[in-house]
Amino acid sequence: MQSIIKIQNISKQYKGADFQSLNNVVLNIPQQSVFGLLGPNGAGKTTLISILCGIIQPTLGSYEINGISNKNTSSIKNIIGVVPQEYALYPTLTAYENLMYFGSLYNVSKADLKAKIPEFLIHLGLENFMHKKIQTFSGGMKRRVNLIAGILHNPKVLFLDEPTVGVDVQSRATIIDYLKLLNQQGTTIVYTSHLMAEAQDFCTDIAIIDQGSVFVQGTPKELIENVPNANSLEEVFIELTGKKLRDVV
Ligand SMILES: Nc1ncnc2c1ncn2[C@@H]1O[C@H](COP(=O)(O)OP(=O)(O)OP(=O)(O)O)[C@@H](O)[C@H]1O
Repeated sequence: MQSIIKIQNISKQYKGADFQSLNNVVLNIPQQSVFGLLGPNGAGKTTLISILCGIIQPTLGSYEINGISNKNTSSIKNIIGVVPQEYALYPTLTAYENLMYFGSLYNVSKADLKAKIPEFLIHLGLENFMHKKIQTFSGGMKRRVNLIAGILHNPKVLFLDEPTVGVDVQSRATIIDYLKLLNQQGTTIVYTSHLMAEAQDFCTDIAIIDQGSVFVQGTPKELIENVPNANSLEEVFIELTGKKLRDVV
């Protein structure tokens, strides 16, 4: 399968830090994959996604997305969608008003947005809440609106940083089912999660990273087969990253 994202020797050391958050990362992300970027707290997942989205710059290395070099950030931004870990929504605006605003940032026409927003809300079970203020929404409802905000411009590649964290089982299933549908329709999905069972079921490809380095990459099946006595991705993960806690202050 052709790679849609090619990451070449990316390293990142934040200003003032005495260590590298990413250390010579090389990864190829296949076209139309659901790619899981997994690792313990502080592994470097958000840092890598932030670099690929053009939010921060790598210290060393380069990447391309759909053949576009990272030197051309504005062209890359047109073909990617980003769903950040933190909600990026305005609490006093309604779901519809928020989505009209975010869609306009991506230069989607008003007419398009008026037609598309109700469809997205139906897919994500929010059609009855279109004109309600975000501040009245539950965590799961906010996560679903946050997801729609990242896909209004029909991106070729969608980056999601822990899209199902802190939501109930029903919201999680709705989000994952919708992401699977987007993937079937051609969108490449790159996502981070700490939920190994979810990643095992959802991802076609996985990279496990720790302390800024990629440990392994492969399909969930390959990763499980390559670790003796492992029966699940969770067991592979523990075998490769250990049981040590990653608390830092
Ligand atoms: N702005 C920053 N300045 C300095 N160090 C940072 C900054 N952001 C992240 N780091 C450090 O870089 C390392 C990687 O952090 P990152 O947030 O990318 O990890 P992560 O895998 O996304 O973790 P989590 O699962 O907790 O979200 C950590 O040691 C973190 O403390």
